[in-house]
Amino acid sequence: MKATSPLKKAYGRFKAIIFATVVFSFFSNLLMFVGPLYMLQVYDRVLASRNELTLLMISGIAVALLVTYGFLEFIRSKMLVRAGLQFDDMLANPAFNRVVRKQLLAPNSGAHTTLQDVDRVREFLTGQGILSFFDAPWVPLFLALCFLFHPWLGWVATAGALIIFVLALTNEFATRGLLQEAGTANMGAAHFVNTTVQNAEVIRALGMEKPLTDRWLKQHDNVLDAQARASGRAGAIMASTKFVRMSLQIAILGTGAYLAIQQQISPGIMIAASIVMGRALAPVEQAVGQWKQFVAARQAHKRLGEIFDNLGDEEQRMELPAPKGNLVVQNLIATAPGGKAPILKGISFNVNQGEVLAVIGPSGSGKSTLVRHLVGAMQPQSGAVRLEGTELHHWDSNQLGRYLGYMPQDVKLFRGTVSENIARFNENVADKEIVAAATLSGAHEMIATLSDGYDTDVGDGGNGLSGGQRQRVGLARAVFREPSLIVLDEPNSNLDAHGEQALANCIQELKKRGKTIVLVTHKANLLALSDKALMLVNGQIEKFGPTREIFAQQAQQQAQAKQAAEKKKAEAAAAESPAVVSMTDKPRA
Ligand SMILES: Nc1ncnc2c1ncn2[C@@H]1O[C@H](COP(=O)(O)OP(=O)(O)OP(=O)(O)O)[C@@H](O)[C@H]1O
Repeated sequence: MKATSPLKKAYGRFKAIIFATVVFSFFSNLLMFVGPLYMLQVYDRVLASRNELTLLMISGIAVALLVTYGFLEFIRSKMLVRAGLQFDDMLANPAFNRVVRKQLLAPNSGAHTTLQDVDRVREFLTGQGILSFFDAPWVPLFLALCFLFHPWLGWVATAGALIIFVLALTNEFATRGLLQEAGTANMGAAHFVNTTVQNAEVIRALGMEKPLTDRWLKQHDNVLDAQARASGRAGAIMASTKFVRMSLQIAILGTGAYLAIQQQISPGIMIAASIVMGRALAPVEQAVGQWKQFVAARQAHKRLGEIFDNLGDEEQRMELPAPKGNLVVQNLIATAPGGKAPILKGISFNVNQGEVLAVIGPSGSGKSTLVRHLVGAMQPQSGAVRLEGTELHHWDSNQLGRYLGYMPQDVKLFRGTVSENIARFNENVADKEIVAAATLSGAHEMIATLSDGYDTDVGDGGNGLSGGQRQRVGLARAVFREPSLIVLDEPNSNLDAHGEQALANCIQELKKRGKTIVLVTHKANLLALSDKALMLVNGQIEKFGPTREIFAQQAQQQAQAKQAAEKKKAEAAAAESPAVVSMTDKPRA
């Protein structure tokens, strides 16, 4: 049986509150009759009899009922606010989880907008928009009252409600497509800006502002164009609605006055009918006014439905015993997210606990793709990556994270302090654990030189630190609580000699402590620390085995190749020399 998605559960919880709100709406709508009824009594009873006591009494009753009305309205909106908080509470966690997973599966799809979609739906469900929809079912009641006053008044009010409703529908059909187009274009443009400004340095240094602005403006113009067309149509319809609304007031008062002249109704009924019709039209008008928000919320709801349907809840996994660090990769085939051509084409190897594996190979051969699979950041298209015999995606991802250390090629830190980053933002971490990780990675002294030491704010993405400093904090984060498997992708690319030495010491120390290490590197001093080496070429294993053997083999092959080249050169020279001799020996004519 398919599990109910968190979105459906959240809507389900909302249903009970909606039901309660509908009940409240019933009473508060009933109390809306107070105004017209009071008016009726004043006109027809008090003014006719000139009885001040009656006026006082009915005024007292009206005020009491209006206080009740205000109270009910207050409770109704409070309930919706509470429902909104609950809705958010139920969805915030799962939505964040979907953002991370969608980002891994489709990095360019603007996954972060999912959280905005949750806000959009919540705001609609708990705002004025939904209230006007709750009030809509009471429209017939107000119309019925108009009919009770006089059938003609009933017909005028009904015709008015219908015209306004038809205008709302026209608005919907005229603007739906355009608003959708504008919404999609807006998301694309916002995503473009977000990703582009992150490279502000390059934009300024390479003078790319103009071409990039032009590109953004094109997308922005599409948004404005669609919005302007939608607003143009909606504006015309809104203007018609206002005209109809005012004309209806005249129509109902005019009809009432005529009926009063004919003595079919009292002047009190004429005024009361005008108020009642106003009440009947209000929710319809409000719904028209809320249409844009409704459409936006509906689109957000659709997108949320898709993401929650496509990415179900992650299965609750059993807590497994801590892995020792034995890694097995079996026939791993991998493609880029959304891509078809394989980047890794059937990779198999194993690394045992306490071993250091060096991954080498030319640029673009698939080294980073391989190590991303080793830490579960990418899922194999086929084949398996097993830690302690269990496939990575069978581990609970939070549990697995505790046993993995990973340092990507381009280290990004998270906004927070150095110590928070090292502690992976876990709370209740003892200071000594953070210092231990920094000491193990050799970053402790470097951190002490920062303006606020461990409390230094690293800035967005760690931009407040230099590339080398970022890399060293990244290494401390990777070795925090000494995971069983540590994967380092070009860990020395930004390091100075001191940093490189610290890295080499760290690797040696981790190895001593029985940790498994996979590192992508070409540096001879790090290669010398490895037990095994794996050479990737074009997504396939060219060589795999003990590092010494691989390099001995390589040295032998290079020596053979050199010998062969020298031999070829000598042969070529020998072949050329008789010709030279024969030319020089050629007798002059
Ligand atoms: N997200 C992606 N979308 C499409 N192709 C990708 C993606 N990531 C990697 N590739 C492709 O996969 C291949 C391997 O990339 P990868 O980054 O794994 O190589 P690498 O060996 O680590 O290179 P380098 O040494 O330059 O870091 C490259 O051809 C690259 O273009």
